[in-house]
Amino acid sequence: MQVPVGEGALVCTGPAMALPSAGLLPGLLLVADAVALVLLVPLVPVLTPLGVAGVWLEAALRLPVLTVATWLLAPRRPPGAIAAAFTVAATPAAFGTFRYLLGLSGAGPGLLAAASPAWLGVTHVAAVLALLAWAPPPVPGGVPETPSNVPKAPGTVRRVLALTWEERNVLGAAVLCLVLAAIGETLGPYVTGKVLDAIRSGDGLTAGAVGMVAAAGATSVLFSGCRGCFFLLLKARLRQSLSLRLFSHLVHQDLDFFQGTPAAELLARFSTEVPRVCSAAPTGANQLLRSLVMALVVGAFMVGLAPGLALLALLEVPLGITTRRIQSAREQALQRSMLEASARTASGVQESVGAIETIRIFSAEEEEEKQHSCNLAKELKLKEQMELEMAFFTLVHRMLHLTIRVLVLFQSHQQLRDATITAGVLVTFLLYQDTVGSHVQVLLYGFNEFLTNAAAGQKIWEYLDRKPTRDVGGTREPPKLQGHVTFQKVSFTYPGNPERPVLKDVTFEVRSGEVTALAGPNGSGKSTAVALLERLRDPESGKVLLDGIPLPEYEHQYLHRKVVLVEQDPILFSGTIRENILLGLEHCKESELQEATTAAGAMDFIQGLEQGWDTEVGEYGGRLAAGERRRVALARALLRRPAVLILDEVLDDGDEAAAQRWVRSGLAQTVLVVSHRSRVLDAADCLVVLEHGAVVETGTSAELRERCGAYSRLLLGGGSTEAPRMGSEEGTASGRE
Ligand SMILES: Nc1ncnc2c1ncn2[C@@H]1O[C@H](COP(=O)(O)OP(=O)(O)OP(=O)(O)O)[C@@H](O)[C@H]1O
Repeated sequence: MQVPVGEGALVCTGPAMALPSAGLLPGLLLVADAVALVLLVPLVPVLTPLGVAGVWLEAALRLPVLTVATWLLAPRRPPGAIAAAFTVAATPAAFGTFRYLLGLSGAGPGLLAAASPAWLGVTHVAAVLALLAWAPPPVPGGVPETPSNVPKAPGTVRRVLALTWEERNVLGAAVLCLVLAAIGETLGPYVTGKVLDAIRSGDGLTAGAVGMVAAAGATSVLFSGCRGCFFLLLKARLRQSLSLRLFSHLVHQDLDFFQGTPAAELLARFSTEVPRVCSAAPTGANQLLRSLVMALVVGAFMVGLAPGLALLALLEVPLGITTRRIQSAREQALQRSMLEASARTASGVQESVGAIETIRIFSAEEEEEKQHSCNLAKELKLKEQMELEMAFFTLVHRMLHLTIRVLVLFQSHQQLRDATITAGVLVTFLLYQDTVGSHVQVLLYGFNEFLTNAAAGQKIWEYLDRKPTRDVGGTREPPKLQGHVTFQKVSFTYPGNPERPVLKDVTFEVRSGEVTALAGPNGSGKSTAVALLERLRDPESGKVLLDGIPLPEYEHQYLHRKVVLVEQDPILFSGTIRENILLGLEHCKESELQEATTAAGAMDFIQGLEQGWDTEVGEYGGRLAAGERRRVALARALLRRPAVLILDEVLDDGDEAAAQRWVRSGLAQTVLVVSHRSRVLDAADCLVVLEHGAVVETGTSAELRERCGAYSRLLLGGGSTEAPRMGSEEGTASGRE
């Protein structure tokens, strides 16, 4: 069940079911821990002399008891139960170790089993706080949830890494260059120092020494450049591969997917999200690897110089990771909201531009402006929130750094007084602390950026996980087809409106060598029947047969070559008229092209154009009139000599004899005409009349007129409870003839 939260956001109530068990967990762990500690009391004399090892041994002994306790919550055990048990067990041991390494005395227990019961409470509160900080907090305003019919995409990071791994050759080359450049960079100061030492010892500036400095510099410069090149190449290749994969996957989706997903939203996935996802791993690897190596090496030096101080200074790392993790979770959620909001804005703009004529006609400019400004305001609000949170977390990080620095200075002051370190060691240590600090910052920022970029791909993976429901595995490709179509008890309901069946037990035939017309009032299901015959959709029950064979058994491309649909407002591709008619049949004979074009009635207007066959039709054929576009589309269809030609509101008055001519001349074997024009309907060999998604009459025009039933009512434009038919006057006139 889903309940709406805010605008457009849906939150599943499912996870709420986990809340009682999540709430029980802390109490259960507390009781289990108390029991474990009572059991451990006899071991206190054995564990105490072991010091830190004893503390960890105690933790190891408590852990199984805590873990077993979490099983009591099965089958509704919360996902983080084991992590919680581990955190509770390890907290006092980690604290004890830290205290020991810093040489602090007095505060806190050694063994928890030997301490006062209050320490048990402190331990559990600390563990709960740590777990709460680690859990990703919710985003105010809500991230739009993925609709329930779209599969969720788990493991965005794993999938980004898997995608990157496919380009492992380029990645390997980039990483190799990165390592070589880092070696060159590290060796530079080292060999410079050696040269200085050589000069000071009186050996002078030898060619070998200069050569070493130059070689280190050249290695660094050369491989830094190559590293950049390879990472850029990696990004470009990933982008190409992911775009192609996404596109190939999308074009095979069901029509309902496209009807439910605005084009601009899909465009945003390609233009914004694909580049972000593809830059995640290359940029991450480029930044992170170098900083990781440097942080580890310098960190090791710090530990070698002053272990106690190093431990205190390096405390910044886990604390930084924790705050960064919280920041990252919020940033990712906000980022997703931001991407959704941008896609919505883009979709709104596209819709407005596409429907500009309608907007003008209804003078709806102001409403559109308001809607756009509302979308922009939502985006701006999210952006402001992102910036505010960024500023807040930057402040937290700086405060953390400052606090640790003050603690280190305080502690070093003690150690200086105790003479455990010298002033020189302290200076070196502080310099190292700055270096390691900057690399840790790069690591944290870089990792955060990597996660955010990887998370931007969530929708992409969701689309890639989406499987089309249509079966396109047919293999039949008979050399010849009669073009005999049978609808056998076909029922169909649109998934978007499951309450309302559009076709109900529809049975009729379209015989080979004939022109059959599908008639009926608006909304009676004619175009839906055509969509089933064209296999744009599949029936819910019943079968559509072509020459006695169910459509899914035909090979997908073969079927679409043999069953060709021309719609009332066909879409042409950018290019010339010739290219549009040929479309994939570039090697056909000129005579065939001329014949199809003449038969479609397109020859006259093409010859009248200044550029003739080479006239550019513009985007979607927008430079041609609607009637001209139809004729070009008709010529394109006839050139293919289809077994079944479907004409959905294509024939004008005066064209009614054309379909018969095409059948007789063999340009099409069977023609199915959908029309509201009485002259076109009357010219058909056979008529099938639909009403409310059911076949109510079949026969010739003369038979149906004589029957004075649904067909006659249709021609008169009355008698139907459905929407009135357009052009009824014309039908009436014709009926009177
Ligand atoms: N994608 C869709 N999702 C949900 N319902 C749809 C969809 N397309 C069409 N319908 C509904 O199916 C019914 C039949 O539509 P269809 O387009 O097949 O009728 P038609 O007879 O071709 O109408 P017209 O003569 O106006 O073209 C209509 O009530 C329509 O609202």
